[in-house]
Amino acid sequence: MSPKKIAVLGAGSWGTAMAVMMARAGHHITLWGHNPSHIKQLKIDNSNVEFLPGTDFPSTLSVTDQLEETVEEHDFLMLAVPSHAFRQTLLKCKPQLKKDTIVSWITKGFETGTGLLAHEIVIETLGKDTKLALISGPSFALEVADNLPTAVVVASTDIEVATEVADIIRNANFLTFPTKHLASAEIGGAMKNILAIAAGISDGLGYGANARAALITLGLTEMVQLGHVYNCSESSFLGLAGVGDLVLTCTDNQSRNRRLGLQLGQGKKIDDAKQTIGQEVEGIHAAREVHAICEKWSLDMPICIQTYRILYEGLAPDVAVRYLLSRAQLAEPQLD
Ligand SMILES: NC(=O)C1=CN([C@@H]2O[C@H](COP(=O)(O)OP(=O)(O)OC[C@H]3O[C@@H](n4cnc5c(N)ncnc54)[C@H](O)[C@@H]3O)[C@@H](O)[C@H]2O)C=CC1
Ligand SMILES: O=C(CO)COP(=O)(O)O
Repeated sequence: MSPKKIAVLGAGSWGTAMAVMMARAGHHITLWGHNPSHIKQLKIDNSNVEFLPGTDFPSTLSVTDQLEETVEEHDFLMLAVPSHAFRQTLLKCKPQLKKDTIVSWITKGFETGTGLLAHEIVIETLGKDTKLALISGPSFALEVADNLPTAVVVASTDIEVATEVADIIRNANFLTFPTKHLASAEIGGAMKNILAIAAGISDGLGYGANARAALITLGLTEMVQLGHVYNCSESSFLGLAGVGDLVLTCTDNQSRNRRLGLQLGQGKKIDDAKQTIGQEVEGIHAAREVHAICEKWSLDMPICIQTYRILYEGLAPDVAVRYLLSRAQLAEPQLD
């Protein structure tokens, strides 16, 4: 694949790791961040010392805080901002956007307040003919920055766009699989954040590996259940962006969502736990949106709802777990 010019919009740990990975593969990457002092620091260090220690920026990577000219100069954008900044970033890009620009994103979450999926926001703000694609799957930023093997899906309702994006960003250590199951990949990436908080809570309370495996399995049935609202098939959750990312974040302490849950399970207050992590914890927002979707569609998703109640209603984690255990006596939830 010949080198491309790609703009990564969002200079947090994930946008920076993807930018470094693609620049190493020979692409010309511009990494935009909204915070001028952070961008200045990245330029001085030539790396992100705080969250990606030991990762130097290749010469094919430049950093900037100038959004307008970045969008103007690129026909391949990759949004890496948190979900709460997704729509406003698209709106800021819109005036400079060219007709055939690829709008891809690596954000995982529902829109705060509306519960919309990211592709719905792209279509609402930029129009239905936008060339759009999501990149998602089990992919911790630090491991990608460390050049460790990683496999993700590239999802678009237009499989030609998914294939084009997958071909551009694939390299020996970063495998990409095109798929047309866009909504499932978005739901999987957003839901696993809530379920990783739940798994962390269970581990923080001192419950063992058996309980964790049960939470992952029953959490998957909740993912599938939410998918029914969007007409997603059960099998579309059995890939990298669904069960793959769910297993990763529920089991490894690199996950910020899992780490938040661990601290809650150990009795820490939510604000203190958030402060210790110091980065985005998308599951906190996603829990609120999923709770609202469950109310709207009368869905019975006990793990997500109990997690919501711990996060927003002050429910004690052990009380939530006892409730889940009492429900589990009823019948094992099934995928169909
Ligand atoms: N870190 C990881 O391993 C992975 C993260 N993700 C997803 O990537 C997204 C970004 O997460 P991270 O980079 O990890 O978070 P982070 O906490 O490392 O960085 C977030 C960045 O967003 C910036 N930001 C905040 N508000 C903004 C705004 N209004 N406009 C532009 N930038 C803004 C912050 O300044 C910060 O640099 C999330 O949706 C996350 O779920 C997905 C896969 C892996
Ligand atoms: O999405 C991720 C890995 O695929 C990162 O998970 P956390 O946001 O929980 O750290």
